[in-house]
Amino acid sequence: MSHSVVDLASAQMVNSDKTGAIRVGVMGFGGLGQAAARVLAPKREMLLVAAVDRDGFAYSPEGLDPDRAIATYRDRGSVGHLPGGSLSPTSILEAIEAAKGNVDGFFLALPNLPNTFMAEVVEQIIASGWRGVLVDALKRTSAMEQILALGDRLANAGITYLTGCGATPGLLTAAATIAAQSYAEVHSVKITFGVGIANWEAYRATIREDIAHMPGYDTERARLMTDAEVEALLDTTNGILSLENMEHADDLMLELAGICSRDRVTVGGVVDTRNAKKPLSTNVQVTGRTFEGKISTHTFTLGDETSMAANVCGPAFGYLKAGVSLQRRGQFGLFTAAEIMPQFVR
Ligand SMILES: NC(=O)c1ccc[n+]([C@@H]2O[C@H](COP(=O)([O-])OP(=O)(O)OC[C@H]3O[C@@H](n4cnc5c(N)ncnc54)[C@H](O)[C@@H]3O)[C@@H](O)[C@H]2O)c1
Repeated sequence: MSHSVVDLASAQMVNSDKTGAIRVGVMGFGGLGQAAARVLAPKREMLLVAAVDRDGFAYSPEGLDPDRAIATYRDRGSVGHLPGGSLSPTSILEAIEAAKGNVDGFFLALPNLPNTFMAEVVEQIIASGWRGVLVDALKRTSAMEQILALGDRLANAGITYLTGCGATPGLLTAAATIAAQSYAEVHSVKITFGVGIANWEAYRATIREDIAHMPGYDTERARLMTDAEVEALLDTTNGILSLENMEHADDLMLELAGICSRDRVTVGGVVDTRNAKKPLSTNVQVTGRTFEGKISTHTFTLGDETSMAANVCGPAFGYLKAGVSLQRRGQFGLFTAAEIMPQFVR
């Protein structure tokens, strides 16, 4: 039996000592980036050493204090004001330079507005010469297609990239992949999500990107909306966004994994921007035919108490850990969350 480098490293760790931990950075320090800092705080196997926002970045080899980073971002507008931080209009590029040899992997928690933004950032990272693991929580099929087109360049750059590693796509796509194993043929995958957040400003990009799926809207229109316009729109719906037939990369990921053609995958949901309680239980239903000719449906339902942040950041770091295992075995290039099993981060 072989042990991965990560397992050996963690076996040498003592409780609460993060020596040998995977050194992680978060790009984007909004709703998800801040939640990521809190998720990582009690982990022994991962240490948050870098955070990047629009106006600056912070790097600390000893690890960033989540409370201090969040308070600094809230009160002063950027983590660049932290000790070891730096303010810059090209924060991503500067953070990547500082990360060379110092950061093993980044969670990309950036807004994908415009719809080409993430792919442009990834191209910049490839050009920088940094090597390591990248994990995204991209949602749109057309956005993921741009990342897939970078696969060879990522491989040549020595980057291990895992795409679609949030909740959906991500956790639910992976669950659908496992559920499909009971069937000889998969007929449909139906993802329905419920999200409850107390106020939309905590997740500005998420909410703008959701609005972009509404009739009459697209990513460009949503990107250009002022906060007051978002607020006015939410006033007309009592804070609720009901979304159907969304362009979601779960379809592409399940097609690439050979599970079913993308037209058999549907994604929709309800987002309540004024109540932390989920308006409905997030679930994925996978219907298929068994080898005995029976038609059946497997359903995987998330607990209502789990927040969007828990269901995005948990998988993102589980996939980042899996990415580090791949990277240390010399496996570079692009993988989706439907083809790699996430590894639980202790
Ligand atoms: N797959 C999933 O299940 C899932 C679920 C929720 C959100 N998401 C995605 O996560 C992403 C982040 O969402 P959020 O609501 O946390 O965002 P947010 O608006 O709360 O935060 C965005 C952060 O990115 C930073 N940023 C913006 N432009 C930047 C730039 N040019 N350079 C550096 N930093 C920059 C901002 O300063 C901010 O800190 C969105 O794209 C959203 O769609 C995915």
